[in-house]
Amino acid sequence: MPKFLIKTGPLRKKYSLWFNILKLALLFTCLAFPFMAGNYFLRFAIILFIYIILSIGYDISSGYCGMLTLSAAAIFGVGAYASAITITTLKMPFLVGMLVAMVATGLISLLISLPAHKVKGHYLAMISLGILEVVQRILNEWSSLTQGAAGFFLPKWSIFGMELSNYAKYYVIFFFLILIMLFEWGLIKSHWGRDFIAVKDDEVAASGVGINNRNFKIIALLISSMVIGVAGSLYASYSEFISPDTFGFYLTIFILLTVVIGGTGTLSGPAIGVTVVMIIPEFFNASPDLKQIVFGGLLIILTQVMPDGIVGKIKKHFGAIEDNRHIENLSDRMPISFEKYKVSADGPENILEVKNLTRRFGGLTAVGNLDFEIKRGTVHSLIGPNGAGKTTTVNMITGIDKPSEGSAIFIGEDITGMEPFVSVKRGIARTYQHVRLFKDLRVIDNVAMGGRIYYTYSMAGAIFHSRKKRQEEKEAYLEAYDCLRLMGLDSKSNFAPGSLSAGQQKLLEIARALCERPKLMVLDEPCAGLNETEVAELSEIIKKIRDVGITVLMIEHHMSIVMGISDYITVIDYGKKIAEGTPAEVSVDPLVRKAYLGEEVTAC
Ligand SMILES: Nc1ncnc2c1ncn2[C@@H]1O[C@H](COP(=O)(O)OP(=O)(O)OP(=O)(O)O)[C@@H](O)[C@H]1O
Repeated sequence: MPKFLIKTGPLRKKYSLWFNILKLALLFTCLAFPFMAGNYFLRFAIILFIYIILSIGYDISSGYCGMLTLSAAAIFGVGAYASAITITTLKMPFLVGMLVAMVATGLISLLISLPAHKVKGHYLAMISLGILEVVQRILNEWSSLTQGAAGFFLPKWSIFGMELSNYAKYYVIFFFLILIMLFEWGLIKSHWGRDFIAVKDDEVAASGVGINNRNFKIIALLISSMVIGVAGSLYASYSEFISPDTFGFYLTIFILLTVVIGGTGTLSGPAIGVTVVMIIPEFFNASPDLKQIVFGGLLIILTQVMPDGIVGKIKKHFGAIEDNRHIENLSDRMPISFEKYKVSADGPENILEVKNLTRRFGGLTAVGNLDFEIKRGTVHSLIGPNGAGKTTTVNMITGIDKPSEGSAIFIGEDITGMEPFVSVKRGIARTYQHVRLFKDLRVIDNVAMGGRIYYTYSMAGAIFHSRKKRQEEKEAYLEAYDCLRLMGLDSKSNFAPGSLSAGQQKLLEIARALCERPKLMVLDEPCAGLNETEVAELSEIIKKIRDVGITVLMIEHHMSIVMGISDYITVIDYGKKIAEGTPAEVSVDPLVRKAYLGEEVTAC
């Protein structure tokens, strides 16, 4: 079963209608809530809103961008204290306090992101845990600034000189919650959101479509921390008293649970997660021991039954309803041909020149002093036995690996050591020996990622849904849809890539590469895992790509396709070039026959 279901036209409208009614009902309930609830529940709702903001912030870096950190409570604390000190000690207004909180938490995020691009997974978690500990120490020990363990008292919360009633506090915090939700929605429903998910899913592929992973991790952590800073500032002003023990390990685990239970990397996950994690224990207030047991038990069951969280589970049934609007009712779209991706024939005869390329891994020379040229508009195959150094060679050309010596010149420019996210902008696209798709993005999103280098709208444009954003998003999705049509995959647009067959996944990678509008397309074993019919289809597609002027550099073991469609072949063995020429020339070369068939080379 596909992870995402196709919901087209009327069905989407029907679901959207119900979802909109639900959202409106929720909005009115929240607006009317203070008039229906007593003081206890009002306070409960206010804390719930603050924690939702906190959880949204945390989810941006951990859920969407995949950086598991355990310092959210510390960042929340820094936001709260920065705001409290600005308001109380410096006698500044609340909004200035919030601004200072955002700056302070932003700075902390930079501290975390310094190692974040080098370390991942549990190493990053450990580093962030260290930051949690350091912040705890500072809050406790720097008494002259934070009042230490005794806690910090704030004056009554006022905005523009007006002291806020409990009702007013509720509405102010609710206002900020809506603001943060709209901000998150705008960000996530843009290429920025998809970029974060791509970085989480596969950094190599993300770099291959033009994403600078390091910068995106820094940006994600910065945004995440600043949102948490807003929550911290609201918490301090609302509580009128803060102390270090609030911002400890327990709160970090609480936040982690809210996103896991709600659904990591989802828009409504944090809100649902916080609500569940806060409400369930309320039913057991009379019996604290039972409360802990039931709560713990429910957590175990929920994470087992719904590994993707509550929203993840719901999404499986409803699909990504609103994302279909650009590709609905496109069956009458004009027929498309590869001509759309035609590359100008202007420029030097050789699109790529590889000179003395060498890669050593310790004592092993995987590629040694390799020279070859690729003529513009040809299919050039790089073949050789297993372990000959083919992938290492294309990794050096596309920037995934850096050569020990030698250079690669692409259309007259030295691209040696150029990172993939830069070389893709020069016109080099590639596919991978083992497919690298973004598993948490739909098929069409994966292809649209190929065209991300052409987006020009800013982050502000994304958040405010500028006209430019809407226009570019629409064009990008139509473009992605066309690429899928060329691969015969348009009916799979709304599926999860993991639900496609091996052959379809290979084609999906090619569709993504085509969407980059490349001048050179590097295909690493495109036929691996394909049956004969699929190989024949793929060979037709590659010929069409070549016929519109896109140069193809192909690594392939499947000799029928190599001999059938290559214009030129370079053969390597043990990292050295042993032969080159047309398929006819190479197939009779004694060194090639020896490398492939073990035939002896007879001396002339
Ligand atoms: N990161 C690495 N560290 C150490 N050795 C490596 C590394 N990458 C590749 N090698 C070695 O370099 C040699 C060439 O590997 P490479 O993957 O380029 O070969 P290949 O021709 O693509 O093989 P195949 O057709 O099996 O994919 C192999 O001996 C491999 O073990």
